[in-house]
Amino acid sequence: MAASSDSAAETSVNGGCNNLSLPSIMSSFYPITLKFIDVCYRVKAESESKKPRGSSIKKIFSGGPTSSSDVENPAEMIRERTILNGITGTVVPGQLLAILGPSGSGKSTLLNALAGRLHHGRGLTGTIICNDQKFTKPILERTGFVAQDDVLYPHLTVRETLIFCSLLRLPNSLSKKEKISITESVISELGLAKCENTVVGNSFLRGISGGERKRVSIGHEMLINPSLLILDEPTSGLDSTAAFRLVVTLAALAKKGKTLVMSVHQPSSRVYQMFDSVLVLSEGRCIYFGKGDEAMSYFESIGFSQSFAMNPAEFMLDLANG
Ligand SMILES: Nc1ncnc2c1ncn2[C@@H]1O[C@H](COP(=O)(O)OP(=O)(O)OP(=O)(O)O)[C@@H](O)[C@H]1O
Repeated sequence: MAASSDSAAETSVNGGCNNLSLPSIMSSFYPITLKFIDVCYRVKAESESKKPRGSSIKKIFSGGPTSSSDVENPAEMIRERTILNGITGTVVPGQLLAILGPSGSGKSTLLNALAGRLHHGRGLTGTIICNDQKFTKPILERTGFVAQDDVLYPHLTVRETLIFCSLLRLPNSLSKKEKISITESVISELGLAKCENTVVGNSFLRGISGGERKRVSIGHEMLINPSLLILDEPTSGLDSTAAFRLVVTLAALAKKGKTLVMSVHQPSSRVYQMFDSVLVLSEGRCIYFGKGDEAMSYFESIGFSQSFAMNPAEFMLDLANG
């Protein structure tokens, strides 16, 4: 699918900076619909009861076999572990999909699969398509992935960090001035203007807040003007107000025509109501996929009703935990 231009989207991507005339990479509009059908991910795991022989210290602690005769069939030593089991869903431009689930339920694995970071033939099965086709180079170039653990240089300011990234990541066809103007629009769009000259910092060097740090990580990806933005737990480690503000920013990005998928561990109820759709994972299986505001009535219809009014996310996490 060829990139098409859309004047409404062009205006919005400017983030209100109408005085900036941005180069085409920031103004082109390339909507992406992501569909995933029956996605499974299996990894090979060594059987605890059939570990191979050897004199390793592990064997002493695990009480494993002591001689070669203990393992009769080496093939039996390998068993499969299913991390994701038959996950199906879709997310369209303008929507924010939240993947909810307890720790270890498979959220990060699913996000990696959806971002094209896991490959068929290496444990991944099922179909993942963007605009009805498999991941193509233009789609991958339009896909941003914000990992849970960000690596930022502590001594650079926010502005320096993003300019440095834009100089490295944006195509050589853009001039330095154009790259800086893109960086400035991203700083403005993500509400980083007030801290743009503050150093990022780390545990030894006082710098920007946790919420601002997450925004800088998102800014790294926003520089490429992604149509599909996938974020692994962007609110982790933030207080409820900072988490809410960040999700408001993400929802605003979605409303501008981007397709957003994020994982979240335990959202507050006001964060939850920002999600257009939710997918709840429990031990690698999907127990709900649909509109966020219809989840409670669905669970009620199958006999799981709450005894008192509570945060829907909390209720579903209790169910997902069994
Ligand atoms: N390549 C792998 N090999 C073995 N086990 C794996 C692999 N990838 C993931 N797992 C396991 O799959 C399960 C799901 O992991 P995943 O990181 O997707 O969970 P999560 O829901 O994102 O957890 P958290 O909220 O704690 O980050 C975990 O038990 C993890 O140890």
